[in-house]
Amino acid sequence: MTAISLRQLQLTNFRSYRELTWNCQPGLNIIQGPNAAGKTNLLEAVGYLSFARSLRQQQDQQVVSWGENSFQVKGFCNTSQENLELAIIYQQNHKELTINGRHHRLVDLLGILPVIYFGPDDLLLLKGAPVYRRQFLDREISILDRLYCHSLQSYRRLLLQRNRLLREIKAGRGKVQELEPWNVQLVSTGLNIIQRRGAFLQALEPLAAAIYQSMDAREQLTLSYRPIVGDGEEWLAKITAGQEREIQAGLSLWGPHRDDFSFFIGDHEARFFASQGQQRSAVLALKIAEARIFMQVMGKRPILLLDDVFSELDSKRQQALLELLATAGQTFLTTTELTRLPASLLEQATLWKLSGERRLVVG
Ligand SMILES: Nc1ncnc2c1ncn2[C@@H]1O[C@H](COP(=O)(O)OP(=O)(O)OP(=O)(O)O)[C@@H](O)[C@H]1O
Repeated sequence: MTAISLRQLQLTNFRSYRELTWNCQPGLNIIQGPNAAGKTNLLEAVGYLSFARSLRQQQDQQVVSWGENSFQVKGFCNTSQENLELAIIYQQNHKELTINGRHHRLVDLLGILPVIYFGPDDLLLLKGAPVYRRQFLDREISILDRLYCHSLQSYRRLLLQRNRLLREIKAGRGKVQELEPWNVQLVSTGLNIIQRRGAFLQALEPLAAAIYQSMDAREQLTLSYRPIVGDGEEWLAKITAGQEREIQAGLSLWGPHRDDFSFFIGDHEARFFASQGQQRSAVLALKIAEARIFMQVMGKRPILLLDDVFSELDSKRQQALLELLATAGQTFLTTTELTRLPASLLEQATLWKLSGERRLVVG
């Protein structure tokens, strides 16, 4: 299995960092600093080198240091075979990727530096609006499968164009018959997305269930995918029967852009019935399972970003995470206090202190 690690991170006008050059270590990097020192900002910067976007679901413009109008994140990475220089440059509402100094499309970044982020908002994956779960599926499957990412881009384009046409028809500037070719294309591209999401969740479920069981042996975790349309026939039937509703709404009402999946613990949907602890365990199990899938499918150890998560976990959940860390690749872990971490972690880590001046020094 290959491991890729980030050896140097360079930031310019990224959040609280006007300029930073940080030579991080291949194994476990623990970053300790007080609240608001810039710990999460640092993990977010590593996330940009993986997804070319914010881990915190924020706009690029919000990431630019206040008073500036551009940012740059550069990472020097190595695997056993090669050295890579990845750079994301954002200026004038435009984002560019360079790999070893050459321009690439942003999608070319996917899968190069796979990252899994564990953060304080992870519970939103279970409790939040469906959009969080769709974003999770889309991001993770895109990393594993470039074709999925292309289907997703085509689907979004089709959706925009079809919605525009629906509004034109409503305004009397378009004809109902013009919908026909869009319907056919939307359904065929959308079915591909539904099928891929189903397969991903099916692969994830047994892994997540086994990890959950190690934390809460009493009950079984299952994931239930509920595509809003089962197959092409059903989808086309809904479009035909609901044509007037779609025209009035000016929106496409059926398709994977409205999908969702749920977590079940035993027979009950976790969002409504599980305890806070069970919900945390379920999300943690899902994320650890995701790391395992990356390793199985890509043969690559993902980089783990752990944003102040240990202090929230009881010993069984800490244990599950420690087991992952033992087999994972490079890890970046933030904490306000080292005393909040299991002692076994500290022994193998490089400790970094983040001071109020946003300088990182070996601690
Ligand atoms: N676009 C920006 N430009 C400049 N500074 C920013 C920007 N966005 C956020 N900040 C600053 O970054 C600071 C540190 O944020 P960060 O979330 O990294 O802290 P943290 O060390 O993770 O804190 P905590 O331990 O409380 O989670 C914030 O207090 C905010 O002042």
